Amino acid sequence: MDEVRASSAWVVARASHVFVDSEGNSLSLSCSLAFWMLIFWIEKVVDNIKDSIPKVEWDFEKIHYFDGGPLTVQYLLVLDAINFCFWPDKDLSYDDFALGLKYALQKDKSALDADRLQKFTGPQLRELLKWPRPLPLEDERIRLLHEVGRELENSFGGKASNLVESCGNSAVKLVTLIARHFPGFRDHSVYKGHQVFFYKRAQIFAADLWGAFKGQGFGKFKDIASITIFADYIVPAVLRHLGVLRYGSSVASIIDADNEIGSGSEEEVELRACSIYAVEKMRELIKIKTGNKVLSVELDLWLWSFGIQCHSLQHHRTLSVYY
Ligand SMILES: Nc1nc2c(c(CN[C@H]3C=C[C@H](O)[C@@H]3O)cn2[C@@H]2O[C@H](COP(=O)(O)O)[C@@H](O)[C@H]2O)c(=O)[nH]1
Repeated sequence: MDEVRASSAWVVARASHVFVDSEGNSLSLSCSLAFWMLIFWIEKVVDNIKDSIPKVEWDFEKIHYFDGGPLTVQYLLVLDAINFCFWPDKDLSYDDFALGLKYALQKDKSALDADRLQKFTGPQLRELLKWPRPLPLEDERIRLLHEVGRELENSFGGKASNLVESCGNSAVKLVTLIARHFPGFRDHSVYKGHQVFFYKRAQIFAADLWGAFKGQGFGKFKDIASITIFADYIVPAVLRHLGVLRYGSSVASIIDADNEIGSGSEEEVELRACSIYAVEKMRELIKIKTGNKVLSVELDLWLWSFGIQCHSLQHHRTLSVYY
């Protein structure tokens, strides 16, 4: 995850569309007014709730499958393999996928077996999710399900739990292994000739395990603090709302008009990289000012849960298989 942090900081230092500080002074290590105001606000919250930021429960929505065993691991890997780009259908959200896969498993424990994953078709996935029309990027979702099924079968005896067990309780190793085995999880971009890493779905899988299993068993990671936030389309909008991120006029007008931002464009990479950088800074400042060690995973869930409940927030729209 060092690569995610370092390459995000590299982008922030060269950004011209999205800024982490209120003056748009690119990478200013002395934090801006907006940033300190945010920290002040966080500190106020922290004071109010006995030295910790609001803890948002994993699965606060009560939508995920959980049985305490290996099938939950399979469920989360499959869910995170297709955890991207819901916005093109205004009625569709992440919840539909989490619930649809959960009901499928409750009905048939073998619904997400590796051999079944490899045979999925678009109409079957729709049927499983009880979704009445084609899904956004449906062909890509099917291709990625096939890829997960095939590689699980070839390298992990068909079981996502074997993959997790081979990581020696290291989230970093898990993300590395996932990126190595499943090309669909290799979430990166090239920005001004420089490779930038995000690994959003691979990291969220580690975080989901940690959250679902409450840091025990399949969710026990000695290095969960290494994970960054998951650069999606909700968290940047929340950071903008809080005043942590400021958008230049061209990005602001594209987003405010609900127009698309191209995948891999400078604007898109800056939105994601600045979000990661900003939250890492928040973590550092919380630690310096309060002594509290907050995980990016915790900050992410807090920001994300705020974002999905705040329907007026406008987020950026990029057709992507990564988030
Ligand atoms: N940063 C971040 N992004 C997240 C999640 C999650 C779900 N995490 C689950 C784990 C525990 C919780 O209880 C959650 O249920 C989804 N997303 C992203 O949001 C977008 C979907 O938005 P909408 O179209 O409104 O459904 C899409 O890019 C999706 O990839 C998260 O946690 N963090």
